[in-house]
Amino acid sequence: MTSTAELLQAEAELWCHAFGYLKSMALQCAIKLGIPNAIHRSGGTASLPELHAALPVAASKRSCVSRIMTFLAASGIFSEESPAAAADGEVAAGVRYSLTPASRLLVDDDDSVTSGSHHTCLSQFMLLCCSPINFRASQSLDDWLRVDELDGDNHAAAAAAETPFMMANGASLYGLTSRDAEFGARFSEGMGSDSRFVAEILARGGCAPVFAGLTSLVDVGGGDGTTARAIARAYPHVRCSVLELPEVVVDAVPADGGAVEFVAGDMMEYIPPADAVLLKFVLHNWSDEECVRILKLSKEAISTREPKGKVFDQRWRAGGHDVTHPRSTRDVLPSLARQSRQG
Ligand SMILES: C[S@@+](CC[C@H](N)C(=O)[O-])C[C@H]1O[C@@H](n2cnc3c(N)ncnc32)[C@H](O)[C@@H]1O
Repeated sequence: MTSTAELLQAEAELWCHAFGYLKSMALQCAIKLGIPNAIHRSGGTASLPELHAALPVAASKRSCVSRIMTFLAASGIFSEESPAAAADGEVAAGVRYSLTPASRLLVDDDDSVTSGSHHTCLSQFMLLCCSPINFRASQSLDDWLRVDELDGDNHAAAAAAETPFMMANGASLYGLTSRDAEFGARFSEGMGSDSRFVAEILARGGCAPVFAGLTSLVDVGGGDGTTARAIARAYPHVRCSVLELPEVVVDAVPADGGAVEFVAGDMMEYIPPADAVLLKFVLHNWSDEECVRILKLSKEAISTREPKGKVFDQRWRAGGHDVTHPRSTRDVLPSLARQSRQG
């Protein structure tokens, strides 16, 4: 018979899963209320009264702030210190909340630039990840699995529900970005902040071996060119171009006198030749067959440049690595970081 301890442990695990979404929601709440900025402005650590004074929280709900802060501290977003021992069930009078390495990435105050502690703020990207369109899509998973696309009578419904995202939101991700200007702007801003962050990491010396020997690179689905521009700046010997959908290229204004070339096209049809192909945040949007097609075209793009041609693929999918032997930038960066620390 299953022991009582095992049953209670199993129940606790279910609770953790059932309420797991609250971590995302608390993070979203912290960003929207501006808690990381408020703590930063208090010198990196803030008391509850300081937070009450700084945050746009109704006076009648101030007592709830400590609960959210305790939850966020338990999740590693902030740290919590209670110098004075608290009576049972009460929050210690002297409790202070500090930024952690994670929440420092959510600060977007300009003065962090002058203080030298500046990093790209990832708040917009995190808000995009936590947005209702993504939650709606994940809540459609079971319904989506029930719709049979081979069912002839149900063809229209199946087409409208090609992915859980389409079923929940009535359009594909890129359909939504072009149909809904406000969402399109939020999407660009969110992706741009992630690209600026990755650009900072790429510009660090430890990444130089990745770009050694390359003379050209095409960033496939490279958005507004933030990553390609950062690579061009940090590694001027690499000529960078961006392959993007025509509607994205129209809006991509070269802010740097054209250090990066934009190519309007469809990555499912053609990828321009280059020494290296960068696929950042691209393959996870597509089916296995489509990924194989993109990787085959990537291989063709670098084929004239062998043996130095490289495909950098930032993705989390399993399998598919047999086509071009791509290496994930997420794999490459930590190993480079290790190398640079060691020597
Ligand atoms: C998730 S975003 C990633 C953007 C950028 N690589 C980044 O990491 O910020 C995927 C990009 O692929 C582009 N895209 C989608 N379909 C495409 C296609 N068929 N050909 C070229 N680009 C495409 C989108 O416009 C979008 O900018």
